[in-house]
Amino acid sequence: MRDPIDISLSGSCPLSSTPFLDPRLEMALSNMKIKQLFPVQAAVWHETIGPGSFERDICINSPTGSGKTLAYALPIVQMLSTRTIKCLRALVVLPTRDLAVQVKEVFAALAPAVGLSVGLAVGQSSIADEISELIKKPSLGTGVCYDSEDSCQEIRSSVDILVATPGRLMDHINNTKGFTVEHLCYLVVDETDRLLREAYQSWLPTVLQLAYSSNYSRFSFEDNTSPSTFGSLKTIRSFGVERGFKGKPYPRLAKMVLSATLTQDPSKLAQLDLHHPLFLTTGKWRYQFPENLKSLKMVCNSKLKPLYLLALLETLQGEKCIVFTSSIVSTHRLCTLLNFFGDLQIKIKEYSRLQRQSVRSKTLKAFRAGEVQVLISSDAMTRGMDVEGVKNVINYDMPQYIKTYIHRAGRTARAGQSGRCFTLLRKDEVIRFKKLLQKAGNESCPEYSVPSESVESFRSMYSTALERLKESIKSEKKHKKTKANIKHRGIAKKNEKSG
Ligand SMILES: Nc1ncnc2c1ncn2[C@@H]1O[C@H](COP(=O)(O)OP(=O)(O)OP(=O)(O)O)[C@@H](O)[C@H]1O
Repeated sequence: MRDPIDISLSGSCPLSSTPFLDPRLEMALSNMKIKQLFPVQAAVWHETIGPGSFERDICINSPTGSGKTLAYALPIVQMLSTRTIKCLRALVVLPTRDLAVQVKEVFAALAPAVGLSVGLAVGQSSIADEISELIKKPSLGTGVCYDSEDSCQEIRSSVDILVATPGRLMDHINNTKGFTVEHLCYLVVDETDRLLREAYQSWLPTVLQLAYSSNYSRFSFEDNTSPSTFGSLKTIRSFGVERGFKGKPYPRLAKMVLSATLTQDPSKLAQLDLHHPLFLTTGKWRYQFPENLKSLKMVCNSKLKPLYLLALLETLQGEKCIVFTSSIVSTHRLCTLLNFFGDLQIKIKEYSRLQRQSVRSKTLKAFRAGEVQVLISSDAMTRGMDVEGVKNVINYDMPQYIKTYIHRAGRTARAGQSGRCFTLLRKDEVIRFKKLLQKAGNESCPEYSVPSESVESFRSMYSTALERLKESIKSEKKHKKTKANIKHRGIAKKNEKSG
């Protein structure tokens, strides 16, 4: 970790010059319109498939939108492409459902090209549907019945790679018959710093313990399955040739951990039990902005903030835009308020944890399709979400931490594209904001101003919109209270009956 590799020195690598790249995967990448590997992808390829041959676990700190997903998906799919027996060998864990769905799509675009399959465990479908997608019961001859209690009959994984959120992963580990992580060869913890902050039923120690506790033997990595020798399928791990492990069997579960703001705190990273971690990072700053991101500030009167926002949205002329607020309550209120202005020519929707997942997914789909131009969001959106064509990010409320700024701003200026991040500030926030950006080496944040006539033009509707917002909040509170009362009465009745 003390001797990091600078990713920016790697440069991009055309697919045709990528060493050892399986031609089937080259074709799949071309179908994804990918012509070259981005620097982080080339650097990870070099350390996994190339001369580095994945002898050390890999920690990646690389800016938002730099292509970290493909950086791990491509080598994992290539490394698993020689496997002949299906079982769960790669696990990718992400903090949110939407993010997991997005990552699964990347794997799904590559894996079938080499005969591998990918599963998703996020609670998107019912647990029964998810189980039938992940687990294959033995195919039996005519007249033979499957006995669910007979452990001799092999229940196998239907997937080679699983993308999961911690909660659903733990549900399967604890309750799904036949689901096992004991054959895992690769573990990816994406958005590591976020996942390490939240323990989620101790998913990490559980996965590590289960993966380490399988029967190890001294066989090579290449031929790592042998059902005939071991009856039920056992994974045989590589024995280590690494520093400190020469000649000794070493149960190596190869790990990749990554984030745009990866923690370097040894006590936090220790939870991952990394093996001689190799640190890949970009440039000299711990926090790095995407190359083509422009940061701008707008100083405004806090009472008129919604009007400044409307004027700014007007100047952006319907370009896709994400507006971040400080909480789910402000997200809801701001979105409701803006929609009371009417006649805006743009569609504005809310996207926050306050909503049900199905509503969120629908909104996201409409935003991706361009049917919604502006998303008002809480920080649920900040991490990892990749929506094509987002040209602008607006911090309606100033973020408190540089990490938050990085993840919010990083929804634009992705994959080398340009983008702008506007931050609306009160006068008393200007100095604090300057200091915040300096933490990522940013010394210049020019002021952006909107035409004052534009701000004024919304003023006449402002008081009516505020009145309507008040009414709306009141009726929502009333509705919530009624719902709670009904629920309470229902429970009381039930207790009465059972009593
Ligand atoms: N080699 C490539 N060529 C062209 N586009 C690419 C390439 N690699 C990735 N992309 C595109 O770049 C975008 C960003 O990729 P990705 O989501 O993996 O970034 P990230 O580094 O994980 O960002 P974040 O830190 O925000 O999660 C995606 O739209 C992806 O399709």
